[in-house]
Amino acid sequence: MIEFQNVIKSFGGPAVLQDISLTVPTGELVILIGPSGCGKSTLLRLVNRLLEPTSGDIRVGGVSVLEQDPVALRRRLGYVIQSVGLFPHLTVQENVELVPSISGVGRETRAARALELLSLMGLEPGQYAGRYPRQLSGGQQQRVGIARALAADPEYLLMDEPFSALDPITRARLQEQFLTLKREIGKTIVFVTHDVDEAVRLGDRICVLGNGTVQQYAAPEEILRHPANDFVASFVGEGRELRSLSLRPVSALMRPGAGDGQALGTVAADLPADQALSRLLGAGNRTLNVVDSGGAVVGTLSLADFGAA
Ligand SMILES: Nc1ncnc2c1ncn2[C@@H]1O[C@H](COP(=O)(O)OP(=O)(O)OP(=O)(O)O)[C@@H](O)[C@H]1O
Repeated sequence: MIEFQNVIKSFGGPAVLQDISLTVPTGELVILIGPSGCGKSTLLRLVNRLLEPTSGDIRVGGVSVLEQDPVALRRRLGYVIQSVGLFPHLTVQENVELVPSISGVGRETRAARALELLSLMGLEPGQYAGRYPRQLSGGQQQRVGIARALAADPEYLLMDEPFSALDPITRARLQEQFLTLKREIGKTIVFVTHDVDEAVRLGDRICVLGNGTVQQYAAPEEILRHPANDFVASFVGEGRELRSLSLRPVSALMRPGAGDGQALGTVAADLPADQALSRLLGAGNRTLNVVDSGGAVVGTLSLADFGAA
């Protein structure tokens, strides 16, 4: 668990962060999002003591970071940033093994772990382990950066816009891999982004920061469906109804009951509702029969059902 308690941070002028209190529960991925310059990265850097708060406290695992040795603290906190910072003269595998080798992990153990992490990140070790960073694409370098952070087996991960330099397709693929990985490793993660879609896709909870304070801290669906104020509503933007549908299964909107003999086709009950909507749009006043995982029809879905969403 990471707790921010009445955190104020000023760089000399007006406070960038004003009285931030926030708890990141163990095992969850919390997104920090907000307009450029609102203090997201600052908040993250207060956790690993790259910055110190002007007042207030940050507690990691119940202990104030200010009472912890910064080096020992940083060993518990993996840190992934946008510019990956791989060492150019070390191979991919050597980069991933770097921290474990400094902390005295045996050669075989750390090599096995490095190769496992590379596979997990979708980088076939036989092909990539011996390459140098300059022989990788930007997206591959990012993945090595994440593998390197995980190799040290930190209890927590701090991620500052780790995917933002990537093209949309690579980015979506990495997000998918990261979600799978997250389920497997179960770490506590604080993740900075300014991309609402990324926040909704990855976050267990989203903290919207603005004007130095927490504007809303809630699950993605809650933020999209019930923005706490105008600031949050305008920040999550016009696409929020659609984004909200991407978080809801067809079964949440369907009309339960028998199927329609004239139906346009069938749709799985657990499919995200926005995908069903795209099939219904342009199909006139038609319906889809909703089927469960065994293929049995459990209801129907038409455009009218979205009106009530
Ligand atoms: N070391 C520093 N010295 C002085 N001012 C700083 C320092 N670091 C950050 N700031 C200022 O604090 C504010 C918040 O910066 P921060 O990088 O945390 O914002 P951010 O929300 O992460 O922005 P972005 O989305 O653009 O990366 C900015 O106005 C920035 O100029």
